Amino acid sequence: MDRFSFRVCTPAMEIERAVAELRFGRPVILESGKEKHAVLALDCAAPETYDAFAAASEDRHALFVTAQRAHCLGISSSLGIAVPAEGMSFDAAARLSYALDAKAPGEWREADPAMSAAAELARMALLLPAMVCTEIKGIEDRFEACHRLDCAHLSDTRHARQDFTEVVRTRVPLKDLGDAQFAVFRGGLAQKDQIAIIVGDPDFSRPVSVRIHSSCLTGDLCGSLKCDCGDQLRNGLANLRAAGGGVLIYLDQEGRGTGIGSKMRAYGYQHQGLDTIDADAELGLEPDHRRYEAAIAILRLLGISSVVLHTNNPTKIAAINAAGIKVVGRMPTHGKITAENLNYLRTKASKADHIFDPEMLAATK
Ligand SMILES: Nc1nc2c(ncn2[C@@H]2O[C@H](COP(=O)(O)OP(=O)(O)OP(=O)(O)O)[C@@H](O)[C@H]2O)c(=O)[nH]1
Ligand SMILES: [Zn+2]
Repeated sequence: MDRFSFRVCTPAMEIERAVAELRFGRPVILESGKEKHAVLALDCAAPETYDAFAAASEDRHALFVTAQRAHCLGISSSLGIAVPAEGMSFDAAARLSYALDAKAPGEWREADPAMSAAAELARMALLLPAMVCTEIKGIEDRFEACHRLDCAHLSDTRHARQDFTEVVRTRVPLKDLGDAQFAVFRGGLAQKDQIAIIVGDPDFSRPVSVRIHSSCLTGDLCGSLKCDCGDQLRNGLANLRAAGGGVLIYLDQEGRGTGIGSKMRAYGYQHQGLDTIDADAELGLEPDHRRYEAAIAILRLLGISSVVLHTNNPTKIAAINAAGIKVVGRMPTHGKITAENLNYLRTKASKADHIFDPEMLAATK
């Protein structure tokens, strides 16, 4: 093989390039066999780009919204719906995609798989999954400069998602906890860095106390009272120390994997009375977009094969067990209940099956 050939571009690279294009507000061409669709993420598109896209499609473009958003509009669908967007302004498209007071469209059809693939790409880009789409047969030259992505790559991400390497491990002294080791792992689809904080000196050949924590900028960093994440992070580390040592994996998956922009939009709807899950649905999002391949890869790279998981979330337990890492026990991890986070906790218990101890359940009735 030519040592200096950089001709190979993996599916993960192709996906990440497409993700970057969407975030720059540019269309991407999704190819599936002979079918080719240009797709544009409304969340990042400037009104002028939307208008240019509509003109390039000769006003035959459609607006895709997910099944969750369609449900909020009173429409039941399995893959989401495509709404003919002839004559639809940018503002009208945005209203139909995200606004609380939007009315159901007069005309719509069940979406093609290519459109839900486009929404999947938007979610990877941490954008709201409302997409402007058009078939480009006969008008391909108008989208010549756009990045092309084979849809098959999107269903071929399993290997890339769990491909991580440890890049560095170093000592960090923590307030009230003493020294911890911060190990940085790089990889996954987006080649992002994920962190494992090793507290104390746990024996990895025995069941290890592990907390898998999802990033929450508002709670972890700023002490937001709207959730219990900050408390869970600090109590979680203290609990690991009390358990004789353990590992906290800090996953970069803000807003249950939806990103800080979507999370703040959802907060806006929560201020109008919606709970966390209904607010996300109005934005076209599922209740939880998190994935645990990174955590599983990190546990394996650390040589951990059985854990006591510090969590109240049954989905995390199921994900770790399904990957062949034994969950031999569970340790609850709570924060302080406040007037501001009470509804958030109630929703976790009633809609996401989070396990709370009886005392806490009584407090959240
Ligand atoms: N979409 C969305 N995400 C939120 C909201 N509030 C907090 N989050 C995110 O939720 C994640 C924490 O998830 P939780 O469901 O609170 O708890 P968990 O991690 O599943 O469960 P535990 O292991 O028991 O803590 C973090 O990524 C937060 O950024 C919200 O209102 N909307
Ligand atoms: Zn939080």
